[in-house]
Amino acid sequence: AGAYGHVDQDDECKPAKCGQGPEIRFPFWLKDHQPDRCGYGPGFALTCSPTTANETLVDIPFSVKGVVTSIDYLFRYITYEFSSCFQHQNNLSLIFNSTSPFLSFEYMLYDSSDYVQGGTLCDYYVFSCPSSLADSSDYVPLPCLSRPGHYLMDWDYITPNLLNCTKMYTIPSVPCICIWHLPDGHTASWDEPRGCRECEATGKYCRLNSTNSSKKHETECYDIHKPPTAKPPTGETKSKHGETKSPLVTDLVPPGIFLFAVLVIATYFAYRSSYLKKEDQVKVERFLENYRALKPTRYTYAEIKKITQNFKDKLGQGGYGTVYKGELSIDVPIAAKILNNFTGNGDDFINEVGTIGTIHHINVVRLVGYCADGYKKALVYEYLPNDSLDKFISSDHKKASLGWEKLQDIALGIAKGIEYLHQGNFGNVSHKSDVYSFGMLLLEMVGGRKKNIDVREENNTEEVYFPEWIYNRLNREESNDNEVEEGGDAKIIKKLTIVGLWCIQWYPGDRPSMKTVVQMLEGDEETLAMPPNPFSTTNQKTTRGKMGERPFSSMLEIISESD
Ligand SMILES: Nc1ncnc2c1ncn2[C@@H]1O[C@H](COP(=O)(O)OP(=O)(O)OP(=O)(O)O)[C@@H](O)[C@H]1O
Repeated sequence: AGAYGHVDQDDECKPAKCGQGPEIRFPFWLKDHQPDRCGYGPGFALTCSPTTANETLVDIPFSVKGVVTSIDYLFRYITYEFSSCFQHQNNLSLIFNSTSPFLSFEYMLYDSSDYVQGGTLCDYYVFSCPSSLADSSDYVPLPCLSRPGHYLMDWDYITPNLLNCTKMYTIPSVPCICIWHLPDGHTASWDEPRGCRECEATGKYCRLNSTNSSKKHETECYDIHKPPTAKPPTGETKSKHGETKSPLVTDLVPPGIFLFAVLVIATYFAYRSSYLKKEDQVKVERFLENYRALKPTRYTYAEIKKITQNFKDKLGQGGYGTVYKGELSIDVPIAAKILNNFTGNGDDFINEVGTIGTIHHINVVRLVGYCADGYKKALVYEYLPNDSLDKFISSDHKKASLGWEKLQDIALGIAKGIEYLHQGNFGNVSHKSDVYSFGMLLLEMVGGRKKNIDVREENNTEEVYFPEWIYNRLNREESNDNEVEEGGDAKIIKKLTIVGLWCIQWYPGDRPSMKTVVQMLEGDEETLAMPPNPFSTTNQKTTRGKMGERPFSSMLEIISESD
């Protein structure tokens, strides 16, 4: 009672609070005010501060108390601050011994999932560092735990700067997500016991199954408005002789019993309709949760680890970082790009979050979130399931499986996406370099990843630069590729090649705008003029003179030199 709210028999595990603190519900429980079946064992026990009952406290071994600042039931982590210092400063490994409540969460995680196969054990290191490092966001000092200059690091915090530090201790094989240190407190995560997610998804609560002592770690769903043992009426009653009677046979039933039966039936239908309403509500809540997840959200690094299941599923490697698959919730898969620590000064990150984060375009991947947690940065994108175009371009077999019509559609989609970005002038967009890159992409689509082509048999030259070779070939009005089929495909290939060659013109001013590129790709290949030699730095004026200021069909716009 008091600060914790009324607790009666049926509502014994009802969510509780200490003052304005975070909601306390399964797997956490309020020790001294709730039976232990309300939580998932002693490791999850919380208490309200004894004097004011305003603070939510968690027991940390060897510390006096941790003050809980938040509990995130969706991403399943708890953050807390220390109210006083650890007592055993010289034996750090004791933090991780088996009596730790947080480690007991993690044992559960390890029992019930395959994370352990994913190799999620980390070594933690404690370093003594020069005090000049103290201000660096790269290092997370251990509050209360260390003497000045002692830092706790996990394996991926090790940076060249640490060469100035002396290693004090190694705490081996700690589950990576077991304890996570953030500048503003400590975070521990847990994995829910099996079955609890389903309870919450249907608007119910979760608790330990107290009726089966052999399965004491099993959970059950319950509804605080309805004791789990109550059964809906069947619509029929039995007389003491055993024959079945309809409740409508009122003349044979005493009026009190009839009234009671009517009440039970009415209650049942009222309950059923409120239950169905609740289910609808849960559906709406889930939709809103997913919808919220589709707006760029800031995540902590611990959340990114959780979302990607500790970086279990690598999708690929790019110039700026490594990309992992993850899930925001059951229905929302994402791709998280963990940015390299040492590339860039932050401008690219700001540009990406500030621009792509506000963009909704069918041809531009959506940014659903980002992480800037100290120097750890990540970008969270919607997951694109159809594999990278790169893989299709580099394999003739895969390319053939797509077909040239599809490749043309893809090229047009990309061009429209870039054109959209150019028109809105989102952030720092380098128009002419983008056009050049797009042109190279088109030529790669035509010729595969090969930059050079072996043309020994043709003219005794060992290798020539592919774009140059294809330009010369096109210029001689030859067919552009031996493997190319006649007909529609040949036309598409010729179109992609001509547009590509226009885009890679030596002088940026000679390159078309993306708007023009889109028009060219949408138009007929026969209306396209042959581009000047992209590799000549001397033909700029002559070409322009020869072709006038309209390099393409008369329908297309003029590109000004200053563009
Ligand atoms: N949203 C996504 N959905 C699915 N897979 C993705 C997604 N984003 C990236 N990937 C995968 O990760 C790989 C690396 O992507 P990333 O964007 O980092 O590199 P990139 O395309 O080479 O470009 P850059 O490093 O220049 O930005 C891609 O090739 C792709 O396989």
